[in-house]
Amino acid sequence: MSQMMLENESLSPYLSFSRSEWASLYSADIQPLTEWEISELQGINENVSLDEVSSIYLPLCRLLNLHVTASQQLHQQSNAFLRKQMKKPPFIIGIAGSVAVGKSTTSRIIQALLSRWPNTPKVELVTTDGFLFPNAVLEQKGLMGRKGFPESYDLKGLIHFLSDLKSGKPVVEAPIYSHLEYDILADKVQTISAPDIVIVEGINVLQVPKQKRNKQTPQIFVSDFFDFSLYVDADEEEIKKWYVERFKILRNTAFQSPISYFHRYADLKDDEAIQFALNIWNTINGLNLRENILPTKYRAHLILEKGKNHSVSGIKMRKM
Ligand SMILES: Nc1ncnc2c1ncn2[C@@H]1O[C@H](COP(=O)(O)OP(=O)(O)O)[C@@H](O)[C@H]1O
Ligand SMILES: CC(C)(COP(=O)(O)O)[C@@H](O)C(=O)NCCC(=O)O
Repeated sequence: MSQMMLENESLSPYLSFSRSEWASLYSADIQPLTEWEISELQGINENVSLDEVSSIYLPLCRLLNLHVTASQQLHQQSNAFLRKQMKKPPFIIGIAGSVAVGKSTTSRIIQALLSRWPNTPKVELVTTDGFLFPNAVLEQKGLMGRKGFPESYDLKGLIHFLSDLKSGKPVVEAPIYSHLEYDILADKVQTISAPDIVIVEGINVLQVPKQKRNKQTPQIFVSDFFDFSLYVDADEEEIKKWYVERFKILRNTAFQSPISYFHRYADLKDDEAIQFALNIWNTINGLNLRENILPTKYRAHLILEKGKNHSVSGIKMRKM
């Protein structure tokens, strides 16, 4: 490593790892995947290679496990000092990034891997889609074309939910969003009881609301509840391709269902589907990425930098 690189790194708040440097952290103290785990991970997404899991996600989860273990030990020591028997609230991990960058796939891999450590068997996953306002409310507010933008979320509801979790409330409920119906499910909720870890995934998890003029009220941000946060990053041109690809897959699968909001687009020809998806990207998701999501990248503790085919090319970690 040159002197110049060393100096640059010492000035940056982040440590940078190339893919191979990160993969070399995978060592004997991380148990190898069992056959059962391999089949479970392939069930999450058949396109995720096992090399990607061992080189990137296993070392990442080992690092997360070190943080969880340290926070559990600190909790025990604080209890002893305060002469209290408080139950440890869950360790909360926030995962941010653009629509279609792979947040939900990343979260599900991390969920599966983290639950293999004996001190964190119960790992729950919540997506902030559940806190979008229902379509009826969005229509009333004229926000149907702004789904995913900050104003389309019930931020108070999300903060309330996180606050309940961190207060150690034993059972907490979150609303559920259906991508198929493109709406909040009116009669279903996700129930979470006594988790060790909760992963909160969504495009908005590192956002801070714009300060209202002349208002000095103290504000609580979603990220205040996170013990660790990740940002999944890639070039917009790549993400746009992944969005269009996913749209084409959904046209052949989910959109075929009569209950799908997009059922009317199930018979689009390839070039029509591409144009349609590109139009949604350009008018909604791409705009939202540039205006509201990308600016939150450097609030994360760790940035996963993806190159082609979702392969992680580098990692940045905030010095702690
Ligand atoms: N690590 C990965 N390897 C291969 N394909 C992936 C990976 N992560 C995501 N994908 C694919 O990229 C698309 C977007 O991923 P998804 O997790 O749904 O994104 P998000 O939750 O950010 O919208 C999906 O088609 C998914 O199958
Ligand atoms: C519900 C979402 C805002 C959230 O995205 P996600 O967290 O699933 O990446 C997004 O999937 C969405 O619906 N965007 C609006 C435009 C569109 O139909 O893609």
